[in-house]
Amino acid sequence: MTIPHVPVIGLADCKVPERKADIVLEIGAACASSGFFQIVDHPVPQELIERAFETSVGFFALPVEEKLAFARDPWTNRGYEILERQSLQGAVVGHDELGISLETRPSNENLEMDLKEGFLIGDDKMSGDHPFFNRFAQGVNCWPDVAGMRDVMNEYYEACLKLSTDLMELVALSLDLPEKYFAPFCKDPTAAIRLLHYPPQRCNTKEPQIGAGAHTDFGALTLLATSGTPGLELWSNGKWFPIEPAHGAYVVNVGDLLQMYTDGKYLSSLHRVINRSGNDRYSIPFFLDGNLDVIVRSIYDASKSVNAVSVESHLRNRFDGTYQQPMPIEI
Ligand SMILES: O=C(O)CCC(=O)C(=O)O
Ligand SMILES: [Fe+2]
Repeated sequence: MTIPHVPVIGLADCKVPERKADIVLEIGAACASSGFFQIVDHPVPQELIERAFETSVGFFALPVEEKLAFARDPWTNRGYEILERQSLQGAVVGHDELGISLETRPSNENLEMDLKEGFLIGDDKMSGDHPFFNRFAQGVNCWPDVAGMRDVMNEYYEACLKLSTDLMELVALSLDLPEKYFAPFCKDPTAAIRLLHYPPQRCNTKEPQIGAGAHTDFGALTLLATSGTPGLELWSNGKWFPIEPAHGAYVVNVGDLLQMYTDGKYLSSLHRVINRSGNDRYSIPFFLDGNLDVIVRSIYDASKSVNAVSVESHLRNRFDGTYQQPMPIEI
C-alpha cells in the first residue's frame, strides 16, 4: 500500500534564497503526487487562528432560528449553510473533464447530505461601486450577533489571502513560471472563509454519516485550519487515508483550477470528512478561487482553448452541483 506523500513544509526560510529553492521543489513534488501538503512556520499568528475558532464555536452555538436568519445566499455565496443541506459528493458528479474516472472514484457513498453546518464569509471591503460588487460570490457579508466576529474574520481573511497568494508565487516557481505568473488570477480574487462544524454522529449505526462527501475543491488552493479533531481523509490509490494535521499547520491542497492550469500535473485530489471522534469537530478552510474574469488555460499550451474556462463559470457550475437549492441563472 502506497501512503500518499503529504509532506510538512516549513515556510520560515522562504526569505533565504537557497532554502526557498528547496521549499519550491517540495511544494511542486507534493502538488504533483498527492495534491496535498502541510505548512508550518507560516506567518498567520496562532493566536489569530485560535480567535477565529473561538468565534466559530460562538456562532454555531447560537439558536438555530438565529442562524437561519442568515441562510446562505446562493448568489453572494455568503451566510449560513444549514445542517444536511449540501452534498459535497455532488461536486464530483459531472466531473469527468478533470480526469477523475468513474473506476477510480470511491463508489460506496450515496448522495446523502453532509452532516455538517457552515458559514461562508467573503471579502468585506469591496466597495459598492467596484465593477465586481454585484458579480457571483461578491457582495455583502452577513454578520450575526457574535462578539467581535466581523473584526476577527476580516483580520483572518486578510491573513489567509496574503498567505494563499504568496503560496501561488511559490507554486508558479515550482512550475518554472515567473513568480508573478498568477498575479492576474490573484487580483481582486473571489475567496472565502468557511467556518465548519461537524456534530458527532447521531446514533451508533455501522456506517458513520459522512461529514463532507468526497469532493475536490473548486478553486486554485485551499488553506485548511483544524482545531485538532481528526476526520479529513484523502483518496489515493483506491483507498481513503487519514490526514493528521501537525500542530499549528495548515493543510494546503490543490483545487480544480490549478489542476486545469497544469493539465493535470498538479492534482485536485478527492477528499472527504468523517467525524468519528464522538465530539464536535470544527475546521476553517479558506478557498482562493481567483479573479472571476480570468480564463484558465493550460500553462503549457495556451492554444488548448477547448479546456479554457472562466473562473466564474467554473465556480458556478461546481456550486450548482453541490447544493440542494440551485443558484439563480442570472441576477
Ligand atoms: O473540514 C475539513 O477538514 C475539510 C473541509 C473541506 O474539504 C471543504 O470544505 O472543502
Ligand atoms: Fe475540500
